[in-house]
Amino acid sequence: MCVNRIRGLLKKEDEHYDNAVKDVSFRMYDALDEWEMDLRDIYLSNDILGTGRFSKVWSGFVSQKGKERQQAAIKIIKEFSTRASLCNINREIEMMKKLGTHPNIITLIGHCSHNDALYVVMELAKGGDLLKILRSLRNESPYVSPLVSMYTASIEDKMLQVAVDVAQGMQYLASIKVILVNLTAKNVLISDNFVAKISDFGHLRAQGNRRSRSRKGTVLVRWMALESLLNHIYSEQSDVWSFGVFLWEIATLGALPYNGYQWQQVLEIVNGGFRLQQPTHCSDNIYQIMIKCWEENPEQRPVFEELVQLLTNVKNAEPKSYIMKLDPTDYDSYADVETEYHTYEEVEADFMSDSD
Ligand SMILES: Nc1ncnc2c1ncn2[C@@H]1O[C@H](COP(=O)(O)OP(=O)(O)OP(=O)(O)O)[C@@H](O)[C@H]1O
Ligand SMILES: [Mg+2]
Repeated sequence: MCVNRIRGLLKKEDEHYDNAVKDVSFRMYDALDEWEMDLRDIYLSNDILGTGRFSKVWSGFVSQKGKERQQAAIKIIKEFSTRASLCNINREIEMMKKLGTHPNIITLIGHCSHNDALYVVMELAKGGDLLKILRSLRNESPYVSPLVSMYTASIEDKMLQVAVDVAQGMQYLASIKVILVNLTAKNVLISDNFVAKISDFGHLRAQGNRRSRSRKGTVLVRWMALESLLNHIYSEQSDVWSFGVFLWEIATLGALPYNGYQWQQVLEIVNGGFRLQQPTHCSDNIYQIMIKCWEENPEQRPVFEELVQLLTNVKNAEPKSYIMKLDPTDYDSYADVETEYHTYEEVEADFMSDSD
């Protein structure tokens, strides 16, 4: 993506985004790189898959000359008003190009800009995000994913497999020396055969990079490792901390970590040694894995390779262990769900994570 082209997008507002959505029949520029797509090859359905801070995501398909027609998720960027949000999207596209393919990572198909909209075309994960699925399993939720209904009989096993899938995706990212930074249940998507795939690469960074500038930003304080919050240190080991919080989200059917605490208090209590408590229906051995992920000393945390092994062993062992267990008579035992779906928090100065 050429910087000059996106620079023009910086001041634009939502109305352009809406127009661009209606206009899908216009040919744009000649291809700049192998990823750049022709807008006429992108087809949107009426289905909105999800809404993010900067985007809406539609289901659809791409039909390119000489290639097979392919189902896709099309992310259209709506928020052009801040430089930070645009940097984030630009970074996401550039990072996705470098990621290669892995069964547990959402793959980039291509991208395209037209008028004032930016389109990111990705592999489609029909089941949507895991947080929505987890919360749908609570009985008071009006939404139950059809995909989950198909698997309800063994949903406990499926969720353990989801944990293994995500650990494998993270092991792959660690092997190519990238750090995800924002691993949460909302950024894990589920395919139609219930394979978990990591998405949302806007915060990705290369191993070893430290933040050099301070400015205000939004980060996932509740998922971030202590050393990232205190000293801006990011590594595979800080992603391992987030992975522990991700396991806790599965175990609580999508509760907000440290619910009831402001982000400043979260930092204070975690720094003081407090850790998320063992969820009611989660087996001891799985909670022990979470606790290891939250060791204060990053060196004492497991690496993703070990986590894949540990979780696979737990999954195959008898008697069965549970990361979560549906108990229709006891939904009260799941922690309260914060109604706010988004979990990013405005954080002053030093905790900004999306610039190197
Ligand atoms: N490839 C995909 N397949 C299916 N659904 C998707 C896909 N990508 C995104 N979504 C849906 O759209 C939502 C928003 O996408 P995404 O997280 O990438 O946007 P965002 O602008 O980065 O948002 P945020 O910063 O709030 O996470 C996801 O939570 C998910 O529900
Ligand atoms: Mg997201």
